[in-house]
Amino acid sequence: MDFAKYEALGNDYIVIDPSITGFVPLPENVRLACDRHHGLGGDGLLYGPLPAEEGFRLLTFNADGSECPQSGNGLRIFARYLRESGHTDADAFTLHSSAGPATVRVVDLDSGTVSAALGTASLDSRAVGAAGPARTLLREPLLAAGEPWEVTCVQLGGPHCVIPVAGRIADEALARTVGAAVRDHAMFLDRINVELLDVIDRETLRIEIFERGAGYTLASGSSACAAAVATHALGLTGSRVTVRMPGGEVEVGIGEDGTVTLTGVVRPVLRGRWAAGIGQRLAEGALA
Ligand SMILES: N[C@@H](CCC[C@H](N)C(=O)O)C(=O)O
Repeated sequence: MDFAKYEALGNDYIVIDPSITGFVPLPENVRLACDRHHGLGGDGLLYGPLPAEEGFRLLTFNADGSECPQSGNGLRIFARYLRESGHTDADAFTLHSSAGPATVRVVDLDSGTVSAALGTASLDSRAVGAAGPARTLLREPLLAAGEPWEVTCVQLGGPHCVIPVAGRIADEALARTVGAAVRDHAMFLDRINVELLDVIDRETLRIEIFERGAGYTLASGSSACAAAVATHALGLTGSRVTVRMPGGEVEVGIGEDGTVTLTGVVRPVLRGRWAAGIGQRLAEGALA
């Protein structure tokens, strides 16, 4: 086997396991693997397990080849892969990503329900990577795509910009237009993931997502968590919410210690081998 592919509500990831296959995780190789016409296709790529003092370590990449600190869906997908590939038989263990350690729990392998504790969130502009004076990014005015918005920004495994769109239809077209403008906005020094938000009630949110590094996606775990943190900070929701996304829904809980936990289903799609040519290309390239 050269690769495995999994999806979480349509947010799909390629899993490359260096213990069984050659692959040099260069940006151009990640882009080729994730290309939906010339490669396997995916919103991102998970590379691991890598050596760790305890638990397992992985690298997480977006489809454009950029490395991201942490993916909520990626962590849960990788946890299921590790169980199904025999790397572990534990129900709960630690995954180390660039954002730090996260405890994952295989709640029910048959249904594919896996949870991940993503750590604590910050609304501090310095944590989010927003230009300007240090401040809490709650209802921050932002002009993008020719319109004024009030955004709430969250750092949770990566930067997120949550935009309530009450009174408008938050659909794919709006997500692609506003998402691209906000993702690349000059205020955000390392780009940003964008969530258009509908608050259904105190226990239910709906979001449309435009990810940095992947564009429009059907689901995003960290985006769902960021939206839940933002609405909790705005006093619109409690500490447990259901987040509906085009690909399906997840549960998000915010603990008394601020730990944000994501729970939902992840599913295997396929395991396969690269054709000789592309396989050789992906295994080449000297890491800098
Ligand atoms: N889809 C992921 C988010 C991936 C990372 C994001 N694109 C970033 O660059 O921060 C998720 O499920 O969290």
